[in-house]
Amino acid sequence: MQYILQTNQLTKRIDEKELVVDVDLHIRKGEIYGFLGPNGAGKTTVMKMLTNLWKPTSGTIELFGEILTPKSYEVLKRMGSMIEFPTFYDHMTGRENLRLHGEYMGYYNVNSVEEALRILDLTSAADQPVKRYSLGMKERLGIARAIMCKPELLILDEPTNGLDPAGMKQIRDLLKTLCTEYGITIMVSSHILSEIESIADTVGIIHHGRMRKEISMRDIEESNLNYIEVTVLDEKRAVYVLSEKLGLSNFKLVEGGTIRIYDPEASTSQLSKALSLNDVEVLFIGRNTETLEDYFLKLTGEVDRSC
Ligand SMILES: Nc1ncnc2c1ncn2[C@@H]1O[C@H](COP(=O)(O)OP(=O)(O)OP(=O)(O)O)[C@@H](O)[C@H]1O
Repeated sequence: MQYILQTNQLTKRIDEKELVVDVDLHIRKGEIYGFLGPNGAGKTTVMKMLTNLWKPTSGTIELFGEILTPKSYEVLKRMGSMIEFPTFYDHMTGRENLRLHGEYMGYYNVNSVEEALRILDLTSAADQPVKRYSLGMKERLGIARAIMCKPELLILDEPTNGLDPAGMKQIRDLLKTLCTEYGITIMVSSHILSEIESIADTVGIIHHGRMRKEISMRDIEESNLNYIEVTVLDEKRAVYVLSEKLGLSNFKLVEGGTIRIYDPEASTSQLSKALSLNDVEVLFIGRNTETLEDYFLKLTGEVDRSC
């Protein structure tokens, strides 16, 4: 089994409205999968279907090698989730909330509650009523609740939403620990690029309900996103030299006489020499790499760097 979770043309319509259309996503065991998209893109809708809270209009979900149906109780036990902001009994303590949840779900034992509290760094606050918890503590309590069943896969919908930078970092560090030390595969959604960029192994970018791109961070770092940027006085002539004299096609005009060349074989010395020999004055030439931000922008036309 290559993927522990994958979807095939997953679609959700409510009345006439298309919330999510033909989404194919693929999550490998042991990775952190960042599910990235602007507000309203369809992240929560997909996650609700993955966790059986919503029934897809069409398409399939394969979880641990089995097609998910409303009766897939056994495979669903192997997954923990936190969809949207977690709610609790505010007058009860953190520990009591976890205990109650465990009892209700049928997997309560003292150790699982204490371990979840410890991992999420909530032991010292465990006897306080949840109404005294900060937003970040509530998010962490929500994750503690989701890992009590010792899941192999954890699905988290915007767990850093509304947190300050320190709270966000705490959650990011925690997700890395859950993945590397506890071997939990994690799917985490966010509309904030930097949240995903720093922890994910793979990103899926969704926009207007459609998956725009699924790509590993390694591929983003290593492959076709490296380019040579050249700024010239005579852009038209430069394009002529690149295409007609050098036979290049994989380049694009950016703005103000700047051209990006994506050919892995091209070198800055070869390009500047060829341009100069053909009377194109080069003002700047250098190598650069597109970041996930460039990528995200290109695919969605918007970017949120709010932290
Ligand atoms: N119950 C519903 N009925 C009709 N439309 C809905 C319903 N729930 C969500 N939507 C719409 O579906 C689209 C996708 O919403 P969704 O909550 O999945 O996006 P999201 O990417 O999670 O965004 P956000 O980060 O803002 O929660 C939005 O246009 C939203 O208004």
